[in-house]
Amino acid sequence: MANEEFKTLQIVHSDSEAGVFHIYLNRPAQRNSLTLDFFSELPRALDLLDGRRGAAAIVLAGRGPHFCAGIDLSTLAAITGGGGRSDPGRERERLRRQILSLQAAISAVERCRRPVIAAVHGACIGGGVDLATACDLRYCSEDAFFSVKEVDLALAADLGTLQRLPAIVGHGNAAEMALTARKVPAAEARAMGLVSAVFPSRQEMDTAVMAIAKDLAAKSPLAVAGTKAVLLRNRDLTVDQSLDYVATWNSSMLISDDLAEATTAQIQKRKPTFAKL
Ligand SMILES: CC/C=C\C=C\CC(=O)SCCNC(=O)CCNC(=O)[C@H](O)C(C)(C)COP(=O)(O)OP(=O)(O)OC[C@H]1O[C@@H](n2cnc3c(N)ncnc32)[C@H](O)[C@@H]1OP(=O)(O)O
Repeated sequence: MANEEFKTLQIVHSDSEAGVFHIYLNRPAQRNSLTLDFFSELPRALDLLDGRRGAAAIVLAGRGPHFCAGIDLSTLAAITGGGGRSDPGRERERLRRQILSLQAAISAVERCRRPVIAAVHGACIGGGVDLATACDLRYCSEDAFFSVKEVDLALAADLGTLQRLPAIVGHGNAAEMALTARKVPAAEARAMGLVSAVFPSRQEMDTAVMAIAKDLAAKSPLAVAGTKAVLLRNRDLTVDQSLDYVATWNSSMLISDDLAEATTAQIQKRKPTFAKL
């Protein structure tokens, strides 16, 4: 894996047989706070794995004591500090494009065909919550906490949390988290559905998440990609529109070897094997 090209990330091929990859946020001394390098590297890393035949599941985790401390504060100052344009109209247009580009980097997690699992330990703050909520599945260790911190920095969160969090935890919980910026501990995050499980230690989380990733990776890659795509599209559609969408999706994807293999394996009481995607 060409890790030399990344300053803020590390990609690890954690199980070559199963096709599980980890993407680690890799600025532990700065608590994995997010710089402009991160925002250009994340979409590249995801594109790399999306296009890699046999990559079947991705775990997003953090090196060091925390998952992510949110945006790097000097990056935030640079972004908002003015781009040297004297015309306020041009300056605001620059800032708008910059915010859209940061949003696109986080949304790359959703655009990736492969399922992306967030494994959160320690702090998950601000931009870290943007990132975790864009993932398909979220797990954490007992030491984790989540804070939608932006309001305390005089910002409305603008990289996806306010759009995605309500669908995950409900409007009331999302509003409470975003307006108070309080630290939500792991057990409470589990109770509101922000994470699917809490593990006693980081090591136990890593082991369990790896098992979940391998399990996903053993399923039909077409079915997994289809389920991810339909769930995401569904968020913005009515029930009727989404049923129409999944009918169209399946009318093209059902004509696959995977369906025959899955049903035959079921009948023969054996594990199915699917061609890589
Ligand atoms: C256009 C806008 C787009 C996006 C906007 C996003 C908004 C946000 O993300 S809001 C959230 C911003 N983040 C924060 O407010 C978190 C600040 N950090 C902390 O609260 C703590 O550092 C911690 C994450 C809880 C970790 O605590 P601890 O383990 O005790 O480490 P520290 O000693 O505090 O920090 C070590 C080292 O890391 C530096 N650092 C930590 N967070 C950031 C950060 N967000 N940006 C830049 N640097 C950070 C900290 O300064 C220390 O550096 P030293 O050089 O070692 O002193």
